[in-house]
Amino acid sequence: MILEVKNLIKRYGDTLAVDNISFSIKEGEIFGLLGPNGAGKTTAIDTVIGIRDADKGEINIFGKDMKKHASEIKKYIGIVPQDIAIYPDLTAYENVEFFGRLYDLKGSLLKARVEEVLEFTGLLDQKKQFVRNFSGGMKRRLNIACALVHRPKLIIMDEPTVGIDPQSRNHIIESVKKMRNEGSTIIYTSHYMEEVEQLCSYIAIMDHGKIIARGSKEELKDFVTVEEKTVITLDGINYTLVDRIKTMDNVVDCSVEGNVITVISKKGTNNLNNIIQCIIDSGNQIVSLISEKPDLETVFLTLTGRTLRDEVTTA
Ligand SMILES: Nc1ncnc2c1ncn2[C@@H]1O[C@H](COP(=O)(O)OP(=O)(O)OP(=O)(O)O)[C@@H](O)[C@H]1O
Repeated sequence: MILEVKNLIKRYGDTLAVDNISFSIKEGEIFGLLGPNGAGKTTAIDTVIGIRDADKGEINIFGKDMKKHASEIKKYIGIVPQDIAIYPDLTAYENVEFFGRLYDLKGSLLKARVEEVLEFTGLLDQKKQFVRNFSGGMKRRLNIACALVHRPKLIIMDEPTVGIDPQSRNHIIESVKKMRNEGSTIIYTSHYMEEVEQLCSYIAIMDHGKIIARGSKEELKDFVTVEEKTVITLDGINYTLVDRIKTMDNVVDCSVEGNVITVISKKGTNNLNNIIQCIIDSGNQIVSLISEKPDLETVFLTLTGRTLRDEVTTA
């Protein structure tokens, strides 16, 4: 294991931000910490890497006790903080160079590494530009470059795509995929379930300071009891058809709005063919059909009765 956390607790006054969590991360794993705003993800990460002191718990990184060997362990960790930590009055190159020097890189090795990470984050052409003129997305990418310059063994990315343009977001997602394919070990926190679903090999879902579920995305989807949602637009609604669908085997719910029927089927039943056959038999024409499998959003909803997104928009 690259990292092992046992019974971690962190309070801010009366707020129990991290409530007795345990988790471990294997080498080469992209470990996703998914949860709504305020779930405790940043506090968990900050406590693990020693930015904040834990109230209780054991943290071992690279097989060593973090409390006793913090400065040695930190040399091999790359942190991409949620709040961008770069210098606006330096150029992109100078920023990365600065962080490289903090890790004792010098001379031609430093120069090569700076160029390498600027290239990796798509900023090599802008290396001489002052960061104050950068877009939010470019600043986030530079933040990543600074965290990677010393080739860390463990990379921690805290909400690296918050508040940026789609192009930079895609760039970051593709960079993480590239790192994954090269065997990097990454902790990736996010409240965007699509990102976590796409990138992470193992996922822990946090809510109110606790890890409420964990596993691969396939394992997490086992929590969901409803499998398929099929949304069908017809040329006209025939209520006999609706009644027929409602009484079909494995149909959990069937609702109608205008000419659109939404059918929810039980998990693992692959009901799509039966639904289509029922519509054809009734003489209706299908105008369009969308069939969705459950995602991590559905898992969160099943576990908490709330959506990740609602939490985000009301935060
Ligand atoms: N410095 C602080 N002082 C007091 N309370 C804090 C502090 N930082 C966070 N909290 C509280 O601790 C809880 C967990 O917050 P945290 O930022 O760790 O969550 P998060 O999942 O990372 O959310 P976000 O994505 O919004 O950062 C929240 O209730 C938050 O209000």
